[in-house]
This record gives sequence, structure tokens and C-alpha cells, in this order.
Amino acid sequence: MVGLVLYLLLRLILSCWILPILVYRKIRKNGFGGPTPRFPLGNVREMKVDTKIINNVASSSLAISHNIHPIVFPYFARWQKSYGKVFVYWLGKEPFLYIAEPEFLKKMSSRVHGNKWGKPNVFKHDRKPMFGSGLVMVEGDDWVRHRHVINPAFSPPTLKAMASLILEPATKMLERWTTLINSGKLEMDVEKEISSMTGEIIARATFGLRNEKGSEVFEKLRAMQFTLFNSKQKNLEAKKLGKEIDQLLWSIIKDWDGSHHRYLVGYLMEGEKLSAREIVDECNTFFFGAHETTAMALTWTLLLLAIYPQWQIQLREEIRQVIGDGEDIAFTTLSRLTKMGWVMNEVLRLYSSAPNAQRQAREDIKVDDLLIPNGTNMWIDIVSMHHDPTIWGDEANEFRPKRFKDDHLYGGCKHKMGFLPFGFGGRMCIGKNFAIMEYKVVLILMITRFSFSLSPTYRHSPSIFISLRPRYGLPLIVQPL
Ligand code: HEM
Repeated sequence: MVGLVLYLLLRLILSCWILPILVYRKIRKNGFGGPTPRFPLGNVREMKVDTKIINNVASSSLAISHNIHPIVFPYFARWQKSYGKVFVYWLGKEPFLYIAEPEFLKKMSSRVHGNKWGKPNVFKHDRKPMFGSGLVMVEGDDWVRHRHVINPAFSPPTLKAMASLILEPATKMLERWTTLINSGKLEMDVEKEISSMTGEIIARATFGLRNEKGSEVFEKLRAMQFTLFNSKQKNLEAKKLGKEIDQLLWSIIKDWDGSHHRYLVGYLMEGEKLSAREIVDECNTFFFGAHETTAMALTWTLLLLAIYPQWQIQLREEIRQVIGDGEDIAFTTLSRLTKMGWVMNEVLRLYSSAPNAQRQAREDIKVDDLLIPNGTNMWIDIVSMHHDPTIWGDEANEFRPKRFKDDHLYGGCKHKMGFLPFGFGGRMCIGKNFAIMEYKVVLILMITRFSFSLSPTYRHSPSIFISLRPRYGLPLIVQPL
């Protein structure tokens, strides 16, 4: 017994202390600087202090600035001034290589295939209730297997078939808005409305329209999300909800009737290449990966359209020319909405729903004459790169969709790795095309029926809850056209 306890203790010391320090020493040999860590929290305390200070300032300030990096990542903005755009900091007992330098990222990632990237251990525990061993977290050959199974679910013909699933939840939301407006309520928190709608869309795309258990899973996933972000007893509650969600998903899979190809879960079951546990985790991953990110892209878009109403007019005019009255939306016409594409890119640049990407090296990586050792955790700061005047120019913090007119992929950014709304390399977002389709269909429906202006109660405080969100929601004045 004593031997076992000693063995476990030694393993704990090795994995929590000795191995991270060895990796840290190897990283530092490259000459990277960074803030001094304090055991056992590393730099977490000062990160929390910086966040608290900035939140107090942001809560009392009324000005709207798109220069959000010092607001959402105040500690990184501060450390960048002392240590540059690549440095080392500590999250608890784990050293992280911070990267906000596109050229460094390009050199490093060009040498690594998708299946050779891992995900930092610290996040695996935290995010288990959301992603389990789904695509976001899985590694190596398992990642290749999952990605092969899921890829066909997002091919253009499948997306075309799924486009109709978006219409009903979106129309339902707009009808609710009409009812609210008719009852005299012009101001509404559109963030809440949109989040609930995108949740319903991904639940339908995953399980089908009238699957009652699918709706029940959706309700429980929403409750899980609320628990993870708001509850003090989140571990206990999340565990209980997780079990209930698992049971419902197991029974959906068991009773699946063979209408496989309309819904995502059908693709997951194709060829029995994924185990039942993996299918359950992928369903959870779709919900958490798809729903908040797309909801935030639409939410920040409405904020920017409310601030810059001339873009509402331009988009309506484009829709009129390409689609007509916006009633009959053909999937194939979406790509012709070029101005809408610029607006989406510019919104994702200024207010990137996914504010960072993470990796862990699973082998030594050479970058010029530097060696990034196996086991290195990496934090890629997408918000910093999207707002960096050295690659975007002096107007980096301004809303200027036209920057994508002549360069629709990179918006004139001086470095191709400087614009990463959907990530990079083999692990780039698998749902990108679904997200773009959903974004365009919902935006068409919203702006052809309503106009949006900012409510005086809006407080501009972008903040990170895994996604980048407006801390106090998005109250807008919504008026029928
Ligand atoms: C505007 C909406 C979205 C944004 C901004 C977004 C962004 C991202 C980003 C930045 C990553 C990480 C990529 C990396 O690490 O390099 C990612 C991964 C992922 N996304 Fe999305 N996403 C969106 C919508 C969706 C949707 C609609 C789905 C599914 C239906 C989805 C499913 C996933 C999955 C499964 C991964 C993990 C891919 C892998 O590691 O192989 N996302 N997304």
C-alpha cells in the first residue's frame, strides 16, 4: 500500500512538476523571454488581476472601440510590450509558448501535419464535458479516422440538403420578434435570441427535425452550457447533466431508423468506424463547436451593422439584386453575396468568435535554428494578430469591410497567417462551410425584415467565455422594415 502511494506521488511530481520544468528549460534555451511564474499558479494570478482591473474600466466606459486586444487579453497585451510576440508564460504548472507572430507560426506549422498536433493537457480536463474525445480534442491516428468519417458530412451536396434545416428556427425567431414588436417592445437582447436559435439549428442538423429526444438533448446541452459558465458547483452538476445527455444520445443512436444521410449523426454512424462513445462525443462537439461560434459571428455582425447603418443598406441592396425579396434562398446563390462575404470576414477579424487556437507539440519542431521541444503547449493569439497594425496597416482597428474587396481571402493582410478566423493547417475548422451558409441564410432573413440600431443601454465589453462574447448581451432597437 505504502509502495503504491509512493509510486503515485512520484508520478504526480514527475508529470506536474519535473516534466513541465524540463520542457520549460528547453524552450527558454531558444532565448524566449516571459513573465516570472510563481508556484503553483504560474502567472494565473496576475492574469486574473489584469482582467479584473480592465473589466472595471470597461464596465464604466461608454465608448465603443474595436481595439479589443488590450480589453480581452490585457495580460498578453502588457507582456507583448516587454517580451515581444513570442514568449513563455505559465498556466498553473504548465509552461505555454505564446505566439502572435504570423511568420513564426507559418514556419512552425508548415513542418507539422494535423495528426502530429496534440491539445494541451490542461484543457483536456476542463473541456471534457463539452468535447470529450470528439474532433476538437482527439489526436494522432484517431484524429485522422474521425476527420475522415466527418468530412463528407460537410461536403457541398450535403450542405445544400441541410440548408432548409436553417430556415425554420430562424423564421420562428423572427416571428417572435414581430410579436414582441407588436406588443410595443422594440428593444431586445439579440445575443440571447440568436444563441438559442443557432443551438436549435445545430441540434436539427445533427439529429433531425422532429426527433423528440433530439430536442431533449438540446435542452440539456443548453443547461450544461449554462452550468459550465455560471454555476459554482459546475463539476457536480456538469457530471450529472453529462450522464443524462449520454443516455439520451445512446438511445437516439440505438433507435436510429436509417434516414442516415440527412443528418450529421447519420454520417457519424456510417461504416461503423466510430464507437458509440465516440459518436456521442462528436454530437456534443458539434453542439458546442458550432453553436456559440456561429451565434457570436451573427451577434457581432448585428452590433457592427447597428453602428454602421450604411452597411445594412448596402447588404439589403445586394440581397435584392442577387436573391430578390429574400423569400426564396437558393444555396447556390449564397456565394454571389460578395459584400456580405466582406462583412462576415471583417466581423470575424475584429471580433473573432474563436479568439485563440491551442496546440501541443508531439515531436521536436525546428524553426530556423530554434528547437521547440516535444510536449510544448502553444497558445496562438488570434485576436492579437487580427488587430496588429504591422500586418493590417493603420486602420487595423476600424470596421472597413472593403479591405476584402480586392483580396477576398486575406483582406490585404501582409501575412497569410495573420487572418485565422477558422484556424490553420490540417486542424482548421471542419464546419467552416456550414457556418458560412448558416451565417448568410440567417443574416438575409434578419436584415430583409428588420432594421437594427444600438440601444442606449448597450455597454461595450467584449470578453472571453471560451468564445468572444458581449459581456452584457447585445440590446438593440429592432424595427420592422
Ligand atoms: C463562425 C463560426 C465558426 C468559427 C469562427 C469557428 C472557428 C473554429 C476554430 C478557430 C477552430 C480551431 C482550428 C484550429 O485549431 O486551428 C475550429 C475547430 C473546429 N470547429 Fe469550428 N468554427 C465555427 C463554426 C463551426 C461549426 C458550424 C462547426 C460544426 C458544425 C464547427 C466544428 C468544429 C470542429 C469539430 C473543430 C475541430 C477541428 C479539428 O480539430 O480537426 N465549427 N473552429
